[in-house]
Order: sequence, then C-alpha cells, then structure tokens
Amino acid sequence: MEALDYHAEERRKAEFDVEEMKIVWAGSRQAYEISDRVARLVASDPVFRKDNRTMLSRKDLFKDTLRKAAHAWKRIIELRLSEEEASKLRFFVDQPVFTDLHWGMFIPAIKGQGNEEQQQKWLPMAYKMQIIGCYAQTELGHGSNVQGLETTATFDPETDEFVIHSPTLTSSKWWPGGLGKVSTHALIYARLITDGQDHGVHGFIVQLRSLDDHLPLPGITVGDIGMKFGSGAYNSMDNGVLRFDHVRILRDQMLMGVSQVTREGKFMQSDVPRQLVYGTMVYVRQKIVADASCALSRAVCIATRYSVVRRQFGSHNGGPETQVIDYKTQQSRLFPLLASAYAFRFVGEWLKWLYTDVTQRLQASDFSTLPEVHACTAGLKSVTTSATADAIEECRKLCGGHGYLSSSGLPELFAVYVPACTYEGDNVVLLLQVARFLMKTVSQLGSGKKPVGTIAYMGRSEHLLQCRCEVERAEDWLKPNVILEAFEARAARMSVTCAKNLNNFANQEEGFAQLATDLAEAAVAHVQLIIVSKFIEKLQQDIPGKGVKRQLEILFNVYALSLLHKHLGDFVASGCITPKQGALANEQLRLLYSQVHFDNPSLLLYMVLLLERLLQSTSF
Ligand SMILES: CC/C=C\C/C=C\C/C=C\C/C=C\C/C=C\C/C=C\CCC(=O)SCCNC(=O)CCNC(=O)[C@H](O)C(C)(C)COP(=O)(O)OP(=O)(O)OC[C@H]1O[C@@H](n2cnc3c(N)ncnc32)[C@H](O)[C@@H]1OP(=O)(O)O
Ligand SMILES: Cc1cc2nc3c(=O)[nH]c(=O)nc-3n(C[C@H](O)[C@H](O)[C@H](O)COP(=O)(O)OP(=O)(O)OC[C@H]3O[C@@H](n4cnc5c(N)ncnc54)[C@H](O)[C@@H]3O)c2cc1C
Repeated sequence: MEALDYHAEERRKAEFDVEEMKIVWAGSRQAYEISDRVARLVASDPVFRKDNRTMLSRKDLFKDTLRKAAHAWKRIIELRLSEEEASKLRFFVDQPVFTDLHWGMFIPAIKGQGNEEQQQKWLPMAYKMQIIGCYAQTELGHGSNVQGLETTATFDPETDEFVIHSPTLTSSKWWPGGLGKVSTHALIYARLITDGQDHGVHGFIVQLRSLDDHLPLPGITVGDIGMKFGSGAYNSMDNGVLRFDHVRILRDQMLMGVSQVTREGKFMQSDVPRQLVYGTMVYVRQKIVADASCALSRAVCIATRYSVVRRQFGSHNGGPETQVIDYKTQQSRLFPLLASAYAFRFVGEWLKWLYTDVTQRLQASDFSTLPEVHACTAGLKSVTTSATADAIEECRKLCGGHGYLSSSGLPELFAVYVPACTYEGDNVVLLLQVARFLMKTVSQLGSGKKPVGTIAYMGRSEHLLQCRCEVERAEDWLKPNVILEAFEARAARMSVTCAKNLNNFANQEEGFAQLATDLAEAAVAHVQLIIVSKFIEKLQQDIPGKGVKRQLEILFNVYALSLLHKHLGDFVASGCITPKQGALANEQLRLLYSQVHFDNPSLLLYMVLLLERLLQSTSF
C-alpha cells in the first residue's frame, strides 16, 4: 500500500464528522471559511513557497522575507482583505518578519498607551506603512527586569524636548525584532527624568532612520545582532541593537495615555494603574497563547501522519508490519499532544474573550480584573509555550530519524517556536508573577473579599483542603466533575501550602526567593486547572456534527488524565488522590487511547504543504 492509501484508510475509520470538527477548531463556520480560503491563496502563490528556506544564506533568507512581506501587503490591498483575513494570510506565510512587530506591538502600544492626539498623529502613517515601527524594550543588561532598564529620557524644559541617551553599554537596546535593518521608528522604553527626578520606565516614539535614504539619524547607532538558533527559522527577523547619543525628540513623543509631562516639566500620573505601561505585553501574551495550538497542531499533524504510514516489526507470514501508531508507547506520547492542541485552542479562545472584556472595562475605568488578566495571560503564555516547545521536540522523536531531516518540517518549526518560551517574558519569571497573585489571593481569604473568576475555587478552599476523591473504578475518572475537583484540590492545596511556608520567613521577599521552585509549581497547577476547566466549559456548549462532541470528550479525558499521570507526585503528595486512584487514572488513560480517532482535520493545508515539501525534496 502507498503512503496516501494508508492515510485514506485511517481517514475512513474516523467516527466523527470531519467538516464539523474543522469548524470547532476554527471557532466558527465563518472563521473556518476564511482560514480555508486564505490557506489556498497562500499555497497556490509561488512567491510564498517555503520549501527552500532552510538552504538559503542569511542574506538571501532576509531578502526572501522582505519580498514575501511586500507581496503579502500588495495582496492584502489588491484583494481588500479584512483585518482577520490579513492576519490569516500572514499566519500561513509562516515566516517571522518585521511586520509582526509593527502590527503586533508598535501599533497596539500607540493605541493602548497614546492619548487621542498621539493616536491621530501616528496611527494613520503606521497603518499605511509610511513609517515602520518596532518595540524596543529589552536591553543588553535587562530583559525580564523591566524596572531595571537604563536608557534615559530626560526632559529639557528650555527646548520642550526629551533627550534620549544610552548611558552604559548594558543600556543598549538588544533584541527588538524589525530594528536591525528595517524600522524607521521605534517605541522605546526609557527612564523618565524630570527636574532630576526618576519616574520609572515609560514609552517614547523615536525616529531612527531617515524616511528619504533610510540611513540612521544623528546620534543613533543601530544594527543587526546576528545569527540565531537553527537554519532558516527566526533568522528571517532582523533582531537589532540600538544606542542613543543624546537624541532629542519632541515632548509629545512620550506616550501620554498613562502619565504626562507638562510644558513646564511637571510629571503627572493619570488616574489609571501604572501597570498599563505594560499593556502591550499583556496583549501579545494573549496572542501567543492563541498561536500555541497552531504550532502544536502542525507538529502533531506531521507526527500522526508519519505514525500511520510508518511500519516496523510484527510481520506475520510475510504480511504487513505493524503501523507504529498502534504501539501503546507511541499513542501515550502522541495522543496527549493531540489533546493538548485542542485544550490550548479552547483556552486561547477564552483568553481572547477575557482580553476583550478587560479592554472594555478599562475604557469604563474599571481596573478590577487587571491583576487576574495579567496572571492569566502570563501563566497561560508560560504553560502553553513550554508544553508546545517540548511537544514539537517529542514529535520529532516520534518520527524517528526522518524527524531530524529539515524536510520533515519539524526542526525548523522547533527552532522558530522555541524562543516563545523566552520572548514576551521568560516562562519561569512569568510563573512567579502568577505565584505572587496566588499568594495575595490566599492571604486575603479570611478578609471577606470573595475570589471571583479563575480564582473562584479558592473561595471553596475549606472544602478543597479536606475533600477526598471518590474514584473507585477506572471509569469514574471519565466524569468531568471528578477531574475538576481533583485539579481544584491540587491547585488550592499547593498554593495554601506555599502560603503557610512563606509565613515561616520573617522577610516575605526572602521567603519568596527561597520557595520559588514550589511557588512556580503551584502556579503551573493553577494554570493547568484553568485549561482543564475551560475545556469542560467548551464541552458544555452545543457542539453539532456526528461524533464530534464524543471525540472531544475523549480528548478532554486524555488531556486531563495524562496531566494527572505526569504530575501524579503533586496529586498524591497533596493528598488529593491515593496512589491506587492514580493507578486507576492510568488504566483509564490506556483504554482511552484506543478510542482516539486521529483524522486531525485542523491543518489540512499544512499536510498538503508538507507533502509538497517532501516531493520537492531530493532526500525523499
Ligand atoms: C503572525 C503574526 C502576523 C502579523 C502580526 C500581527 C499581529 C501579531 C500579534 C501578535 C504577535 C504574536 C506573536 C508575537 C510573535 C513574536 C513576538 C516577538 C517578539 C516578542 C517581543 C518581546 O519580547 S517584547 C519584551 C517583552 N519583555 C518582557 O516580557 C519582560 C518581562 N518582564 C515583565 O513583564 C515585568 O517586569 C514583570 C512581570 C517581571 C514584573 O516584574 P516586577 O514585579 O518587578 O515589576 P513591577 O514592580 O514593575 O510590577 C509590580 C506590580 O505590577 C504587576 N504587573 C506586572 N506586569 C503587569 C502587567 N503586564 N499587567 C498588569 N500588572 C502587571 C505585578 O504583578 C505587580 O503587582 P503587585 O500587585 O504584586 O504589586
Ligand atoms: C527571538 C526573540 C525575539 C525578541 N524580540 C524582542 C522585541 O521585539 N523587543 C524586545 O524588547 N525584546 C525582545 N526580546 C527580548 C525578550 O523579551 C527577553 O529576552 C525576555 O524578556 C527574557 O529576558 P532576558 O533575556 O533578560 O532573560 P533573563 O531574565 O536574563 O533570564 C535568564 C535566566 O534567568 C532566570 N531568571 C531571571 N529572573 C529571574 C527571577 N526573578 N527569578 C527566577 N529566575 C529568574 C530566567 O528564568 C532564565 O532562566 C526577544 C527575545 C528573543 C529571544
């Protein structure tokens, strides 16, 4: 049998309505149709070909990226694509490019932190790409510790200007994407100084290069920071270095939505939390969570197709060998990743809703949900990107030696994806932010302030700290309420234990530093609970299509029970379940594997692209 026949054979076995599953994945029929149409558009356009990019030199790769970006922009205008369609087109072009930062951070930062006048001045030029901007926050010396940034913006009342300066080598901006070669402007973060007083980090728009000849303006030193991990991959991006030598900008180039400096040089804080200066990071973290399921489903798709075609051992009387997908070990490594793709998809949808909700609240001066939104975006960004990066590597191994070939698509996918664990906040640093939020929640438990939203379960901590799991047989683990309570109890107990242990330290900060590992694990437990609970909420919705809901229920159980198996130590040590119940969960998991149908419809386009890539490659 040929490879395609094996695929067809497996597809025939699918016991669910594939078309309806595609819609569940996309979020709506309209979203699916847009995705499908744009995918075909990109796949059929030779400018967007991607089979050769790992073989290009950095210079040629960069030129190829610029060509694609310009062509994408041309197509967006010619076809009058909507914002959603344009964003899909960039997604399927699938090559990191300076426009990601222009559209993804520069513009959102002006929208989120600029006042009305500033938005009117800068956004039309940015929308037409008459200016191209990047987001220059990180410095050589400080990335995670934003309050430690050293670049200064000193107000000069005589000229009504800010003087932007890099006082030390470590204050050089280092990493911003789009900075190295392309950007004409940067949104830079610098310490605001008025009348000798330091007011902390604020955002400023600075022009870097001439709009006539693209040369750096006086006082600006700028360049590309060089090759990054892997061939192709993130090397299509011009991550850059930037230094300022007393560069003068007008006062109104400080983003004044959160704080202002008056003509007299008086610093004024608006009636909004100063953390709104970090708002663009919250926005992008939410986007990164939505993107995790896309990267993960690509990897799972490749590994699944391979596992169906690949046969090793087990031939009887000259018959076919065993498909590797039929090995329980292959299933136990692959199916939880397939289930995770769906789990991340649904939690990503929910996070998008949460972000829209907080944006509307902020407009109405309601800041009450900001800490929760920060904790959710930070925690979910951390957990989903770490899991996805690990999963891509696991998928490579699931494809045996062939997974190591560039033409499998997996090495490049890994190389391009893995910095997501670092950019937009190192994943451990972000987990510790979640832990701070959890410790604050626990400390307020007796105060009469009722926890709501994703921490509502903490309000039932009295019950959760002493409840006993009632599982007696393997199939008891199929009940969503049993799973949910086990995850709630584990998260509550881990947080409460950390809070108790913190009280043993006279100095809370010292305690936080000493207990950081436990705190990060408590944060993971909390975030996994959010993902599990959002999957359950999704299953409570009306999901049409023969067998679709059933298949999603199986995937939910696989996701939750594989997590339970992986973190069995936490569940047992915190007394939420007994070792015997843990063994029953594992038994149920094994039974579930034979019910998974792996007609993964989510990325048909990628399958086609992969096949094309395989056919064009000399090595296959
Ligand atoms: C395919 C795309 C196509 C086209 C493009 C179109 C669209 C694309 C859209 C999106 C892009 C999608 C993907 C992006 C792809 C690539 C991304 C590429 C590059 C990434 C760019 C970057 O990396 S930018 C730099 C990011 N840097 C960081 O993330 C730094 C991490 N550090 C921090 O965030 C903070 O310093 C901190 C969180 C560690 C805070 O530390 P600390 O506590 O010391 O700080 P403070 O004293 O300042 O804070 C005290 C209190 O404030 C709370 N807090 C902190 N942060 C926030 C926040 N963001 N919101 C709300 N509240 C916050 C903190 O919890 C403290 O609260 P207390 O109550 O305890 O006081
Ligand atoms: C591909 C890529 C693109 C990027 N694009 C941009 C961009 O466009 N604009 C921009 O401004 N920046 C950008 N960055 C920078 C990025 O945001 C930072 O690298 C990131 O925030 C991590 O900061 P850091 O490099 O200072 O790491 P560090 O903080 O130095 O981390 C090093 C190690 O220290 C640990 N650590 C640090 N602090 C703590 C703590 N308090 N407790 C426990 N452990 C800790 C971390 O967990 C990590 O293991 C990009 C980075 C990459 C890799």
